[in-house]
Amino acid sequence: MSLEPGDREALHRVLAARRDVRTGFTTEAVPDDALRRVLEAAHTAPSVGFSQPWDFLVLRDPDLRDDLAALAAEQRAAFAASLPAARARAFAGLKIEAIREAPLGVVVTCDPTRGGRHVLGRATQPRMAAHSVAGAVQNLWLAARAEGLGVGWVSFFRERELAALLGERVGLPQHLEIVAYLCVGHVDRFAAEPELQSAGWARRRPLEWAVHEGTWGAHPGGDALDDALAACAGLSVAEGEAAARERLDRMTVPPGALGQVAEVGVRLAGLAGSCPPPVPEPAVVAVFAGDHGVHAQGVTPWPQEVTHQMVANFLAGGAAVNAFAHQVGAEVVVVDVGVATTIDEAPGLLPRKVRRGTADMTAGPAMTRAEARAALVAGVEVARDLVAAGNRLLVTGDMGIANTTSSAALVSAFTGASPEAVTGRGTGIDDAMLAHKAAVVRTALSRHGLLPGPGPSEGPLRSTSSSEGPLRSEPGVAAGTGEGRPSADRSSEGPLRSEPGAAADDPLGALAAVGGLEIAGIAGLLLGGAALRTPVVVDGVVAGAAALVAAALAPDASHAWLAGHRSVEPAHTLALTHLGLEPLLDLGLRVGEGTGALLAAPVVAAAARALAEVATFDSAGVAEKSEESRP
Ligand SMILES: O=C(O)c1ccc[n+]([C@@H]2O[C@H](COP(=O)([O-])O)[C@@H](O)[C@H]2O)c1
Ligand SMILES: Cc1cc2nc[nH]c2cc1C
Repeated sequence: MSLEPGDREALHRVLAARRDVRTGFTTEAVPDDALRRVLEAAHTAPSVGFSQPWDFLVLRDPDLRDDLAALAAEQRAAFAASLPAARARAFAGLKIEAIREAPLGVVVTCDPTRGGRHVLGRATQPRMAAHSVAGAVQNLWLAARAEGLGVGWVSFFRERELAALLGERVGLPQHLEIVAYLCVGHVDRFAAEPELQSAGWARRRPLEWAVHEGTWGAHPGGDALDDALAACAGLSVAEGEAAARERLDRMTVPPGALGQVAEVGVRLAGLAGSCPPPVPEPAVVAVFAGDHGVHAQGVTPWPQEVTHQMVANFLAGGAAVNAFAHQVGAEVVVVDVGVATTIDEAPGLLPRKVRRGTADMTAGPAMTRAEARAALVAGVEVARDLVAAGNRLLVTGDMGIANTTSSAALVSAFTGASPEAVTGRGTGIDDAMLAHKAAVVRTALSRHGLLPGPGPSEGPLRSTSSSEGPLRSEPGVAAGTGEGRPSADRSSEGPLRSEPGAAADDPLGALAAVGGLEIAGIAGLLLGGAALRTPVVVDGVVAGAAALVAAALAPDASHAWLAGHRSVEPAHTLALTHLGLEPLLDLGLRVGEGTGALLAAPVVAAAARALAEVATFDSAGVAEKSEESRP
């Protein structure tokens, strides 16, 4: 069969016009010949070993469809109950099935036993049978679109519950798997874009994110970090900020009375590129977790296993971060970038382990440059995925026993503050351990040529301008293999440099030398959020250290960041000052996990809402301050 000129364009038109339809079904009957063509299209799908494991059960009986809709409603309610507040509000407005409205239901089943033992390909990959049926569903969907018929695939069923009901009512054999329940019928219109996109529930990911050229993570135009850094360079916020300031001047509040909330609004409008900015909901806190080799130096009273145990607590919903997220209506995800032990899969866990904990930074670099980069990439990718999933506010969180030591070292290296000034009590340590911890920070910084001093050293500067450039990815070095060039190589190139902020010209080197995997992940999240013009609320000292790294890599990215709170760790204040970020809250917190930043999320949302909802003097008919009294 030869194809005609124009077939390619026609095919692509149908592909682009296909929609998952949940609304707008009409009562018009589906003609038999059209239904036959649609099912024929499904039946021509490719299948494993040519086993054609599908069957199509066409359901028209309204009573049966009523009962099916009731089953789906139960699942809808269960899902709604599982959602954080902002998501639940959005979900309440979504139509998720049209079982009653569409004139036809088509149940597409898979017979995993069809053809006996020797079905080619299925013997090794049993799931191929169901995958083949999914291909048939797609054919059906496209052919239906070409007929002007809408199709909605309903998955709000527990499969065995649906199978039992259909077994009882219409004799569905119980050895079959149910791959799809499809609502089929004429519709009054096909939406221009996916309904979930117009509803703001989720966004389409760019193709470039999904295509890997030769090596995993190598996308056309670079990896996720290259892409984020390019997007952050010259991030322009002037237009939106100016619009917000202009609006603030006219809002019915005394001039300046909104204080820092106004500044948050300006920042949100700057990022959005217009005023009012969208209300930054839903929010998600990404808790990056990693272990620290410097734990061996006795810098914290807690055993390292607490990192793993607290991750389990986050996933079970029992930690402070969960309570605060619940209160503010945010989702919690945990990103394992570097926990020393294996974490069992669980809903909400993003397994992105780069290595099992860092090495002791007093003995050598905490990790290789390649590993630090891999953790940054993981953070950027987490930001991308969370934004594509519909989140409009990212919140940083961290978990890692001993990570206040690593954070202190980074803050010293980036700000030039002394080890003694940056070292704090972390989870709560006595004076003796505090003095020891500062000495450990000093030793580590000194070892890596990052110790700030009174001024530039007399000797030749440490070479940082190697030909590979500070951020070049290292082809052939797979993430997590630990084969990258240790940053410590560089400190042996010449006398240690001891000027303030010695890390600034090689942020990746400093991150690798004295940082942490979760700190790198958070830095990636900060860059990824900025690249997508999505605000990120920065938590405590660990996030502050990550922000210093990220700002050194891409200074303009900081337009996207809001400091949620001021932690009691002294390094946090030093980091915020260096970054020019003003904390929204100051509650004496030193938990980490994202707790302080979460508490600030409602302030951030309120700032956007104020710009949208507070009337202007002219619109509300409120008299402005008299001219004479103006300064
Ligand atoms: O966020 C902060 O400012 C903060 C301040 C003190 C402690 N923490 C948390 O405590 C852990 C590290 O403390 P430490 O004493 O073991 O270095 C780690 O899991 C952090 O999330 C966090
Ligand atoms: C020790 C400890 C450290 C933490 N870091 C963040 N949350 C934490 C909770 C506990 C209990």
